[in-house]
Amino acid sequence: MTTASSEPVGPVDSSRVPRYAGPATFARLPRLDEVSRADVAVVGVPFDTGVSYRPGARFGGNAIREASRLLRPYNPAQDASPFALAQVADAGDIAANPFNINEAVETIEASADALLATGARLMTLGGDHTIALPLLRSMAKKHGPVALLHFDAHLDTWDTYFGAEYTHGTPFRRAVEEGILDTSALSHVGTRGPLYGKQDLDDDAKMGFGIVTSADVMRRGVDEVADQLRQRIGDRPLYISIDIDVLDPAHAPGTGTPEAGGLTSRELLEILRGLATCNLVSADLVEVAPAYDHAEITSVAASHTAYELTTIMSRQIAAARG
Ligand SMILES: N=C(N)NCCCC(=O)O
Ligand SMILES: [Zn+2]
Ligand SMILES: [Zn+2]
Repeated sequence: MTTASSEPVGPVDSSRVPRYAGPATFARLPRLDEVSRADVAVVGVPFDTGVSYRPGARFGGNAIREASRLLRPYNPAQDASPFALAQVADAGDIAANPFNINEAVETIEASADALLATGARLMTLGGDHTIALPLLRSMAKKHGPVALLHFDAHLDTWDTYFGAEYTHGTPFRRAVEEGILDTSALSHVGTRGPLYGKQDLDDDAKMGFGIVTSADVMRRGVDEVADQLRQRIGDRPLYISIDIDVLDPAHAPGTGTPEAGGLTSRELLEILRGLATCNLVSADLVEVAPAYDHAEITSVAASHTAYELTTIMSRQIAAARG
């Protein structure tokens, strides 16, 4: 147990207990119930009832935890030891109803509310992209409408699928309709692939989104892209939602709706590092579907992505503490 004034409890020491031993928490960090509170709560949402194609993202969170055993305590890219700067803990999984999407969405929102009420920022491991809507609802209750940076091959601003409003292709249209996003700072990054029609892009632009396509990242480079995004976001409270299919299927085969021509994991990690000064209030990482993965390619990329995001949050928590 620790108290608010004591040093953060870090990962299990891999020089004493082999990193492949014992149950997997994210980065071998303590469970939330082993510490008094967390500054950053890593929480799983094993829910994939909202998918339009291959299922299996319900197993994503645990696959990322398993792949995160090899993360080490010091992050040289950000010159920070994220788990020493702040208490990061694994809050386990939100138990969302797999047979009732509306109820699952309510459960996810209420569980996020409860974690945010403790003062924690969230690093959520999905689950399919449906879960971003209840998470954003919860963010807006705490922070007001938030800026959104959405890394994804897809727009996820479609209207309905088979008449269903809550799906993994529709969370951000619902969020704009509900007024929970700051429409002056909405960006998709990594967009590519076939759409249903040109209207998809017109609708998306009307909602206020800017688009940095996957090809833009290749042509402009990661530094220029990160600069542009930082300028758009300013000091607004920022939520980052990362669909692992933003990566090329070569870098993330384990996902439900893969699209050719995506970012490399190096590009994604570098763009995130370029956003380290933004006011990142919480983040999610979704659509890891381990049944289609090979040699943990996807879950390793996802674990490193979550590591950069938790590093950004820990640095800001430490800086705010002074
Ligand atoms: N959010 C993800 N991964 N995919 C959305 C794809 C929606 C569609 O099948 O049109
Ligand atoms: Zn996607
Ligand atoms: Zn998505």
